[in-house]
Amino acid sequence: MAAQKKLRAILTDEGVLIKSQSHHMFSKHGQLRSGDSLSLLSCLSCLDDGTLSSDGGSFDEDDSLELLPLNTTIPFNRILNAKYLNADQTRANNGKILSDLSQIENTGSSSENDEVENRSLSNDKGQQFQSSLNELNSSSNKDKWNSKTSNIVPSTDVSRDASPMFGMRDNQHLIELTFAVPKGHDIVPQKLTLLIDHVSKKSKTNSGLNSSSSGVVEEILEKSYENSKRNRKVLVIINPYGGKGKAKKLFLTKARPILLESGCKIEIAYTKYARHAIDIAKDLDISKYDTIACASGDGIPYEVINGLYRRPDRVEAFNKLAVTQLPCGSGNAMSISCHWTNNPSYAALCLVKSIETRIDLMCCSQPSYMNEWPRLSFLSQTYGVIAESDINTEFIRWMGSIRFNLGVAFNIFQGKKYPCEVFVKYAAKSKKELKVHFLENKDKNKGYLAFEPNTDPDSSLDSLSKNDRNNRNDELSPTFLTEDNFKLKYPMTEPVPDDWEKVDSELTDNLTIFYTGKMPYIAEDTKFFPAALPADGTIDLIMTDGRTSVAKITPILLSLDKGSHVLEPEVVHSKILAYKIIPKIKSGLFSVDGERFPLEPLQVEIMPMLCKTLLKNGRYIDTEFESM
Ligand SMILES: Nc1ncnc2c1ncn2[C@@H]1O[C@H](COP(=O)(O)OP(=O)(O)OP(=O)(O)O)[C@@H](O)[C@H]1O
Repeated sequence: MAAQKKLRAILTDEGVLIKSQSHHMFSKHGQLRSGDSLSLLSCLSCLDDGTLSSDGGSFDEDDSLELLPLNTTIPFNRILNAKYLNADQTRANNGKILSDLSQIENTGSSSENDEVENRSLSNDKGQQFQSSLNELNSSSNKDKWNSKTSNIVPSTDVSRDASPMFGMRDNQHLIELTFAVPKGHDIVPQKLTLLIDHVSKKSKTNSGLNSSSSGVVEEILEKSYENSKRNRKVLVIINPYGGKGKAKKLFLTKARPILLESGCKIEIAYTKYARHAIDIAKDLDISKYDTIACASGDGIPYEVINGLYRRPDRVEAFNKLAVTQLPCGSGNAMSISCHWTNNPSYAALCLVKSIETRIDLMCCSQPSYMNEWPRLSFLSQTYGVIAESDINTEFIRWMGSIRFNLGVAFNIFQGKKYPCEVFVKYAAKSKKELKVHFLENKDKNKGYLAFEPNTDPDSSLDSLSKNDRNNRNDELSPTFLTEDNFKLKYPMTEPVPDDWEKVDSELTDNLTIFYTGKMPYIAEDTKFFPAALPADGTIDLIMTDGRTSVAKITPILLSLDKGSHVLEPEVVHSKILAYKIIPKIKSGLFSVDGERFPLEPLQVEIMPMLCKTLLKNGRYIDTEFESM
């Protein structure tokens, strides 16, 4: 690796703070010299997290390499890995550190459909790093940087200091830090060698008592993975046909480098036929993984969840595995809602940093399959204009997500109606009640699963109070689910219960859109369920009336990206626990999580906190519903 870039650094509450660097880091022209290294680091300051902008529009990934003065911090949330270098390894003062390091070593074999990934990226990463540096050196920003840093006092030559033999002090540690930096629209891993001045703190055990002192590497990793699980064992399921045939390349080039550098152990399975992911999930060895990452659209997570559901040991499977998405398909609602991004590299960073959270699922029954297996749905069910548009625009698949909106608009302006009967068990019927429910539940994510070994009692969380978190962990033990959680409260074989309300037939005879969902985004620019919450025990219901004039429906359609359509008086918006819909049309379909379902009565109920997934900050993307 060309990176003889040994910077002096210290740990702060926010990250690793670069204090100074050796004078001549690179001898060759065009390579890093004093000061230039910081122009690379400076890009961290503008490292946006790939989160969708609040209006649900384009990503805000500013990759400009604006220069910063010294004292640049590499934030913990960008740090992927840290390890001791050279003689410092011998200074690691407990066996745990060494065992952590040895876990990062890769072992395993590969086969056509089951590839164990090599996590050593040293050579090509080194080249990547160098090319990044060369880019930086040629940027116009260089002069700006040099003028700002002309007063740097060169530090001692740290390569000489790197070993105790050469006078490295006891409180100094030579480490290699790997962190994510922006490159184009993506993020990529980069490495730096740092000489860290650090006095080891006393580490805290799970019981909260101080025990042996922890090393600097362990401290960095603890803070970098606070509340998240390190070294995940991930089964990546790739739909090679997903994302207009680009899913495999997207995963391999954008997501995999981040996962590997973060110490994840990866196996890859490719889907070979439609619905193959159901079989993969049904038959996989759950002891080998903690995460199933679907490098696909929303179709594969749907299949994985349903494959797990059909296992005889489904309780153990849902207790153990988190199901997540790396957005490589044409519809990536799960990643947009959970990782707050539609970009596979940012989603990979989110995967390794996010908080395991239990989310509600919905269980769907229809006569043609209810005696076999009901179907679990994580995203939505729809009937009417949107179902027809979502499915019947498959033929223009090459257009990506835009096909969805075109289809909706086309059908709505045709004035199509989809008569039906609807029965609902309400949780919050009126918009006022819904708002109250939302405000009461938005910060109470009951499914939040913090990792005790990585929690620091002194740290604060932006989403939940420490008390909430601790109580939650007591409730949500690793054996949280039992077979009872899978039992239906309202089997379709029984009559509609008395406490369900029949929706006014004035509306349902003229219905245009019937849409129920659990995640805020249903497509990249469609914030259809802005009040959806991960584990509030309710489903969001939205309905529209076909008698609404074009003049009124147009602004509703145009506000789908902002989510403010739910405020329009013509749009019904409720929180519900269960429903039954009986279509009255002769031909058509339901769409469940984007999959075609038969035109038959459909009964759905909430299945609270059935599925573990990974949520950025333990919550869905902010929809700004609160301030609407
Ligand atoms: N090898 C395969 N051959 C045919 N179909 C497949 C294969 N692998 C997966 N599928 C099917 O492709 C469908 C879509 O998968 P996915 O959601 O990953 O892709 P997508 O690009 O988002 O597509 P969509 O446009 O349907 O959202 C799923 O129903 C899945 O069963």
